Amino acid sequence: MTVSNLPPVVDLSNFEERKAQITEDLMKAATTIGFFYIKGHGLEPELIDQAFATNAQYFNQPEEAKLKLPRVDWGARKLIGFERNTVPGGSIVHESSIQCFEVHEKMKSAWPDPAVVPGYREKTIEFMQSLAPVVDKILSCLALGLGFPKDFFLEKTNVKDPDNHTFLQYHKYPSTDGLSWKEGTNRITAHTDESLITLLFTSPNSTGLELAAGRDGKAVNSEAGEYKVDRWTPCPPLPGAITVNVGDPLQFLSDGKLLSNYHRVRMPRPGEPQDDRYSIGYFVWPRDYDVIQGPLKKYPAITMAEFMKTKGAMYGASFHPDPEVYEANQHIAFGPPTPIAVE
Ligand SMILES: O=C(O)CCC(=O)C(=O)O
Ligand SMILES: [Fe+2]
Repeated sequence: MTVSNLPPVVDLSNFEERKAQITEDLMKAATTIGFFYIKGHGLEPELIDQAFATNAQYFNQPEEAKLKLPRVDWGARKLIGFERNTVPGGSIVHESSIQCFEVHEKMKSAWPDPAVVPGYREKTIEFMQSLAPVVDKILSCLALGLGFPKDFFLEKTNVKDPDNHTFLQYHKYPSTDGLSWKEGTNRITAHTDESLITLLFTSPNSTGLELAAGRDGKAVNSEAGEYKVDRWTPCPPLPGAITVNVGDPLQFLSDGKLLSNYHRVRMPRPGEPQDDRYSIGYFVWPRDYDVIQGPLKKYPAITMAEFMKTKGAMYGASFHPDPEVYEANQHIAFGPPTPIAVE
């Protein structure tokens, strides 16, 4: 038997009839490595292609046009718009690191000029709306799997709620052709997500996304293979599938059962594609006022807004799965969340 270290694949097809099996599969993935691929999600491949085309169309505008809609404060999440070289929780690591454009469905202005990027708003909203039912399936199963009411997570993420904060982030990692960089450089440094879950799409053949399971210091053995805290496991795109990961609030709300693990995007190695890399992340976000504490009170009773302010302080410096990365990113503290006192 070939042991693969890829995250497990969970098939959502025939959802109603297979719900018990799907719940078991999702729970197994979310409680061991916190990453999984979703197939049988019902999204038309054309819709995903269209999202990538929209993404490329936007980023391929001249830099000046993109800078007209810079990242700005908007609501409590505080960020929408265009940013070059940095991502939230990430760091400037390389001139050719990453460009990002973030949108919220209910945003009234701040959309790219339709004369320059036709249909961007409509196509983006169509894409986001098509992801919501996939999220519903995943989050309702995880709630049931934990013994919570079906809507335990979903009531925090209802996209119709005016306080909903879920957003889409388009990424472009510009071509690295002809560039050189220090070994160990990342395009996104090791981080955990602040979303409940993230649905991620990466351009075919792209390399670089890697995860480090075992955030709490334990090696993990799953049916798919062994994941170790000190080892980065590649998480390449699986054609047709959505890559999903658990984020911090889901770990907190589940009292540590569902794991928000570290991941990073490293620079391509020699022989790997050096062309533009695109990815699209759908960040399913609790409302600002949601208290992200589980029934067993393993983590502090803080709201999502408080968590966003204190995330840095909650992380100790004990976790450094890759010493080189750790060295290169000293200003970001890694580590498992530890309780802090919040007034
Ligand atoms: O682009 C990717 O493959 C991963 C992006 C990511 O981890 C993030 O935006 O949080
Ligand atoms: Fe991430």
